[in-house]
Amino acid sequence: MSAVPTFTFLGPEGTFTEAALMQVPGAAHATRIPCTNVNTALDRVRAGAADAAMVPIENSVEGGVTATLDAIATGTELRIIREALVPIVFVIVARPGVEISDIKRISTHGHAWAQCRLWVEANIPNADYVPGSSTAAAAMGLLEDNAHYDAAICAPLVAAEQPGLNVLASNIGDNPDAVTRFILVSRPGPLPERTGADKTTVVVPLPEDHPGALMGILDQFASRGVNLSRIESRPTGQYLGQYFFSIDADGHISDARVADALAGLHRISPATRFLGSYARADKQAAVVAPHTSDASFAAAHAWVEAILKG
Ligand SMILES: O=C(O)C(=O)Cc1ccccc1
Repeated sequence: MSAVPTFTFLGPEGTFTEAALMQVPGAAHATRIPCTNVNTALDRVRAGAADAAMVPIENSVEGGVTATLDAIATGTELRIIREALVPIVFVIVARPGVEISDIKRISTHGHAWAQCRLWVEANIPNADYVPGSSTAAAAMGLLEDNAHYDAAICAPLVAAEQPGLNVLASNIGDNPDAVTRFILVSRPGPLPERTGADKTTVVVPLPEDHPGALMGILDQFASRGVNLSRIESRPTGQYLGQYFFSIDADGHISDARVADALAGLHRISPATRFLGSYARADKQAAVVAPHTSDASFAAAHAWVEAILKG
């Protein structure tokens, strides 16, 4: 990465993604380029116009962010080099003078809308949803002369910094403990070092006409004592019934058990894509059974070598 790195992120300023980016050491002094969607943020990295992109990947209420899962699974290869967790708190804002009872149309990011369902149903049951490219974009759109919605759901910080916006209700998320996970994505390069509390992300296309392929994929992890923290299936978009799995596994590819599991995946599904090994944001070390430790793998390989040498 250059002396003053350039980061793209799902913007504009005030998104939860920007809050995630600000957790990266040096981000405050870096060049930060807001993008209106995840694909643009990633494509700028692919094109060499930015060093890395911060994008949302998963939240504790709604699950995977499909735009991100799909964008990193295809196209020129990228690597996840870091993750960040952001607690998510929502407010609903409107122009001064607008009351909750006046609201007919609400804009926000799709994941924010999905996380405020109960509050909206209880308080503005007939409101229509206007999709927004991000929570902050929806809030800022209210300040435009021809805004075609009456309220936006966004982060408290956006509202606090905009005198033209009134907070009508706070903490409107259905789950007070909601957390979103973001990833920092760069072009392939040296891997982040193993910390002992790491995560590895892979994309595994499900081989066709191969009965038990999913079982075979899962067995690569299970038989080597590698715990999974996320597994999602996504359609490849090519034809009905063709899927890939996006998987997060505990551990680093330099852990023997993880390397061995990935090699097994490659045998079952040669188009398996390695998306990175990086430190876990929660610093929780993996639990490693004695028979899946590096030492145990080394001893087993040495035993086979000795037999082959005769
Ligand atoms: O729109 C934003 O602010 C984002 O960063 C995307 C998002 C939306 C809702 C929850 C978490 C992230």
